[in-house]
Amino acid sequence: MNAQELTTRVIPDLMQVIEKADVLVNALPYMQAYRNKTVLIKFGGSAMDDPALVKDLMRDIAVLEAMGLNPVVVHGGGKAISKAMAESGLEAKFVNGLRVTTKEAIGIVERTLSGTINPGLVEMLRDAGGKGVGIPGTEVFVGEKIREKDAEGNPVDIGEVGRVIGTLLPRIEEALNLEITPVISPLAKELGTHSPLNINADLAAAALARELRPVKLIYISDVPGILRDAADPTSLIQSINRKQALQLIEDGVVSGGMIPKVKSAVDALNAGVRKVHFIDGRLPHTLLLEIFTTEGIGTEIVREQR
Ligand SMILES: Nc1ncnc2c1ncn2[C@@H]1O[C@H](COP(=O)(O)OP(=O)(O)O)[C@@H](O)[C@H]1O
Ligand SMILES: CC(=O)N[C@@H](CCC(=O)OP(=O)(O)O)C(=O)O
Repeated sequence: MNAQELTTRVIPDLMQVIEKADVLVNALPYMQAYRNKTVLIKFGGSAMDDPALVKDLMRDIAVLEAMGLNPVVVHGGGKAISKAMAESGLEAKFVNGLRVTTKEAIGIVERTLSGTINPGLVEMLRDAGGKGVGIPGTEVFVGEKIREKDAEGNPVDIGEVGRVIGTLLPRIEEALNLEITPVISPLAKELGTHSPLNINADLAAAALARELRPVKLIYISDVPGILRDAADPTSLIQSINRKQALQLIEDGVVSGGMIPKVKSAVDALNAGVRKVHFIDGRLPHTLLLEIFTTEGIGTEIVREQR
């Protein structure tokens, strides 16, 4: 009896077990390439609807840790903020994709992001056997207020909303040295006043990418990737370069919440990050498929195309 017959006749389930081992072997080149490397993950609020999927995603981050990668998470929570505001009788308003954040609203924003979502994600990571530490963005990012203009070019006051002008790395570096995954909320401390500012999470992730220079910056959202037609999930764009990505904004193909992501991606690539990916948080094991398979999934934006 040869080995094949032995496995199929004597121990029929063994073939399936062997296939599982193959999966690990196929992942070997990626484990070797990414060992001790930083992977920056931006986890969008739009992908946080299903608690079971969020839990799975945090478990996959625990897998990355166990394989020797250094994940860093910046999370969003736009949907949860809008809900919390509505519960307090406040209407959610956006100007150019940024939430108008009054003095009354910034408290809700901070409580939702740093007080609820952030510790919730850290707890799920720890429950999965991972090691996570929550770091409020106010301890990482220094910001200044953004002055926005309306469609006619008139200045509009969007309140306590900022852009990142400085990044403090010590708490993140300390966590990474201890092989603990930093989980960071998108807020900043305003230069001078030290008041909290609301930062779009895509922009916060890009600001951190400029400093950390991860091997990959991965945006997890609720779409398969960048689509040629936002209403058609089969129109996925697999790979584009920086110029093509910006052209998609010019052409109106990329709109709404995808605009800050694509702009941030290009910023991060300009700063030296090699690849930025857009993947679907609704897909089980989305992160592992992206990092450990040759095909990857979703859309990648690269500096130059091969
Ligand atoms: N070309 C495009 N491809 C994919 N999604 C797009 C595109 N243009 C606009 N979008 C929108 O961008 C949204 C993702 O942005 P957003 O809702 O801000 O997510 P997140 O909470 O993950 O930051 C998608 O749900 C989709 O409606
Ligand atoms: C200024 C601004 O718009 N801040 C965002 C911060 C959260 C965020 O960006 O969450 P997502 O990644 O889920 O969109 C907001 O208040 O919604």
